[in-house]
Amino acid sequence: MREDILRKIVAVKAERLREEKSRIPERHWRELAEKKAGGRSGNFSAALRADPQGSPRIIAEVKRGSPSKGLMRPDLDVVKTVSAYEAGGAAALSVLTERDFFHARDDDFSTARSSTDLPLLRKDFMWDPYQIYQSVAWGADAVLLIVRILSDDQLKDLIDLCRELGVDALVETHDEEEIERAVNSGAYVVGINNRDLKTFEVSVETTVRLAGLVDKKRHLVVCESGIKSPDDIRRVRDAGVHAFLVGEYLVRSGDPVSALRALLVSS
Ligand SMILES: O=P(O)(O)OC[C@@H](O)[C@@H](O)c1c[nH]c2ccccc12
Repeated sequence: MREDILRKIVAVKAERLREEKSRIPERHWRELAEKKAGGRSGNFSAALRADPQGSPRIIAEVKRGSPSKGLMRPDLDVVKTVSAYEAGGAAALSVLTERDFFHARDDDFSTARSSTDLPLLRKDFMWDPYQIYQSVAWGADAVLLIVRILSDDQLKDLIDLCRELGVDALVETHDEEEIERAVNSGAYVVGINNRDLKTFEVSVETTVRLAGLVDKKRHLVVCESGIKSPDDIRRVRDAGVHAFLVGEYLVRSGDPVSALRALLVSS
């Protein structure tokens, strides 16, 4: 049995969080978040709602590396990447903020925020309201909530908090049971991660298989991970998903503007 990387990431993150909390109290972020609350309300989900005849909606990810691939782009320039994604036609952006396994730098999110007005997803491992307040204070339009690392009560409380603060939650699932838990906890935007965070195996068939379980009139569905070609998009589009989250393929391509455009004309 391979080691459960997710558990390891959460343990390291918990230590980081303890340290952060001792430096900056939750009150600091809460007050900032409450001032901003609602300012960017619904931007992210609105950007994912395509007209049925339109091109696919793509959330382009700023990703320096990952636990499975290591540091992919030590030279990644956030300002240039964001502007390429914008020029290529991304509907929204995702910025990884996890440092120890995904190699994010402390200022990646703020750099991205000051370089674009596109909706921004903060992509991290989150379970504590502290992290949600902080994300809103940073100017996030959406936060990632990974069902696998949350109890039902945590999930529900975090989704409610997001709603109160006017920030979208992308609620990430990987199997049937997690989809049910996401929907029952009040998720509106449901992500289906093609990558099994336990084993790193990736297959877009995961989305094809699971998207049918979500009522697309009541929820938005995002296909996440492992998209490497226009064919992948075509294959999954037929399953009725609203948007695609793409990282590695774009950051590794020498020309993210063209790579993104190629995905957008794929349907
Ligand atoms: O680089 P990819 O295979 O295109 O995947 C992007 C994104 O889906 C992936 O980074 C991701 C999906 N869910 C996550 C949760 C935590 C960290 C990262 C992720």
